[in-house]
Amino acid sequence: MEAVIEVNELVKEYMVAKKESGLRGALKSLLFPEKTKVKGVDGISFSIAPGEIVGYIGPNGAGKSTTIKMLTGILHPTSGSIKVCGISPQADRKAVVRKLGVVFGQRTQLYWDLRLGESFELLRRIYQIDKTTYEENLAVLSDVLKLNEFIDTPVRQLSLGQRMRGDLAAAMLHSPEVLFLDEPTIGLDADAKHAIRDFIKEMNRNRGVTVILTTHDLDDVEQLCSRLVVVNHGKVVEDGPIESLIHKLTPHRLLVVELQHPCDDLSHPAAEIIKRDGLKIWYQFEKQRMTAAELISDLSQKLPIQDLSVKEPDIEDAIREVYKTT
Ligand SMILES: Nc1ncnc2c1ncn2[C@@H]1O[C@H](COP(=O)(O)OP(=O)(O)OP(=O)(O)O)[C@@H](O)[C@H]1O
Repeated sequence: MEAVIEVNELVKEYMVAKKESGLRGALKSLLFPEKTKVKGVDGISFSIAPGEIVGYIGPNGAGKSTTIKMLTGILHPTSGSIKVCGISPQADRKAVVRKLGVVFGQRTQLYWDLRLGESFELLRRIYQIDKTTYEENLAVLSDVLKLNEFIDTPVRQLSLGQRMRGDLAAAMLHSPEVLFLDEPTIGLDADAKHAIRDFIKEMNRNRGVTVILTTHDLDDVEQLCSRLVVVNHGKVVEDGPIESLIHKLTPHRLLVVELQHPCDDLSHPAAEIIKRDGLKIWYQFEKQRMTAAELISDLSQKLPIQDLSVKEPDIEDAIREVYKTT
């Protein structure tokens, strides 16, 4: 199947002012500014198939926004190539914009002084969406996102959750094939997050929309994404299905044991005690080396066990590992 998004050896260099320390240095930088190159994105390649929901994640400053800005044609790459639905955003930004819906959680594309419905109407004219498509889409979006409750409210009076629902609808009015979502649930309460995630799933399932999601919210990742592309220092450091990344990145499991009374010798040759809290002990062991059943059997022969539980590594553990090692 042909990729919806194809990124090859993408590089983006920024020129930044070199800062020197001390008063003399500050004065020198002011009078004779020197510039230096910083690579925001440093040779990124990936390919996304139609209908995928991909989490594009990484720590602060990893290069996520820079990538998204190049994919949407806002920024020009220093080198490398991008194809979105077969079109280069650099060569024909207008054509690419018609294929894309973009939502930046921290900003809005709605108009503060207009009512939500008027904002949509204005966007219809700007994007030249034909009236039938617009009306059909608005009816579906209003239904799924429950916009009718606040469609006549001025945008500046909307709650953050309502504003985000409005922004998602705005991004979908022109029936885009691809949706870029940058922190779509940031600052929202649990109910609003739930509504946004349901909407994303629905658009993906029923309309086949391909979604690229940038987020620091690992619940978003877990509930929405089947695949993760992890970036750090401008490079892709992991790319694959979530389950296999967890498996690959977290070779450990945890056994939490609660004792009936204190004991002197808690050790086990193949498990490390990583935490103790009163009668509770956390043993970390390698999945490859032994099973939880073997460890439990060994420990129960020498310790008076009251209770126990096994903790499987989750996406949070996997992400922590990858950020730690790159
Ligand atoms: N306009 C700019 N001028 C100079 N450097 C920039 C500019 N924009 C980004 N950078 C640098 O490029 C790198 C990547 O930044 P980018 O904003 O893409 O990261 P990010 O992964 O989106 O981070 P965050 O999660 O904090 O939004 C950082 O080192 C950043 O300081």
